[in-house]
Amino acid sequence: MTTVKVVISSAPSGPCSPRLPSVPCAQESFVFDEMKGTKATIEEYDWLGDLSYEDCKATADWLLAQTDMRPTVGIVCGSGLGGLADLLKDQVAFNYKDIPNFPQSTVHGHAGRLVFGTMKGKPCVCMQGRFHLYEGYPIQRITLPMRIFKLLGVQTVVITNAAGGLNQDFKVGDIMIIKDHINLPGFAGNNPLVGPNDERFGVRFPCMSDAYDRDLQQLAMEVGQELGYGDFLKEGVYCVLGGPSFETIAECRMLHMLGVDAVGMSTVHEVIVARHCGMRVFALSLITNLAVMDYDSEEKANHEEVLQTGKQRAEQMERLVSSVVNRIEPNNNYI
Ligand SMILES: O=P(O)(O)O[C@@H]1C[C@H](O)[C@@H](CO)O1
Ligand code: HPA
Repeated sequence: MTTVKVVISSAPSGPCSPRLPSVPCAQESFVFDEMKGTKATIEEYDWLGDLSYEDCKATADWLLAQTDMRPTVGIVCGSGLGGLADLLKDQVAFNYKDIPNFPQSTVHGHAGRLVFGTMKGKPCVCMQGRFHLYEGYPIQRITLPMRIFKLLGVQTVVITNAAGGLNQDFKVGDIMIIKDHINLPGFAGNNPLVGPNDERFGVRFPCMSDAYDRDLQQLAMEVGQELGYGDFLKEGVYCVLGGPSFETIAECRMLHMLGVDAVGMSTVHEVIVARHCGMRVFALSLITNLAVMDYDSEEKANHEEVLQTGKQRAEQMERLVSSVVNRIEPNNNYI
């Protein structure tokens, strides 16, 4: 386990490090490992956001030593959707601050607990709170939990988020099954797999045309119809932006022209890392607000509305997720 503190020299100017986005520009940035008492230049710094395969394994082994639960499904709760974790029976929960190598949740609506338990009899592990680029962590660190999931034995990841609707047919409260994504930060090289590749996790150039499991999408559609969610269950393309500022009107119009149905600040990086290490992915966006596309509109996106919509649709989201989980089979089929 390593604890890393970034120390900046007093000299200003020089280029910002693309790998440590929270660090202001400085000439002689270096990274100090408090546990080892060593220091490295940014160039020498481990591209995994300081975490090697062995570090990830140590975290997974630490967790496995605290519980008999062996999860095959991993769940990520989006903003205001933390109630999903409360569905788990026979819970064993850890605060992120107590888990070696884990970042801390800093966003309202993200509790910061890793909860093990069963959902409809299936062993699950649930992130009650996720990490976002805008919190200032290196992109490799915000996606670390996906690698921990893999090393815990998870085969299928169910990811949820809150998102702004761009599709003109969408309403607040719609649930969108994600069929594809656009990794806009990735266009500028901000991808969680940037850096040396460790083949023990996955290949150098992972395919993303099958990122979202089609069988699970179909299953969710079927389950949604059975639950009577036909009127508000949609499917579409999710685009991630860095946040934390919400989009301008011009940005929303551009994304709409690009074929984006919903915009948010998460999920895509987790999906890339989960697929890299061979887990199946199913993802849902709750449309918590409609993107503002019109200069005459008085609407303003805000986090309170996001959390409020999450509360209003929590029950349906929880029923949809638990019904899908109930029908996931370990052999990558479903019943
Ligand atoms: O964690 P998610 O993607 O659900 O959270 C969204 C994006 C921002 O973190 C926040 C904005 O209200 O909600
Ligand atoms: N934009 C970006 N992220 C979001 C939004 C939005 O409108 N709503 C919830 N998360």
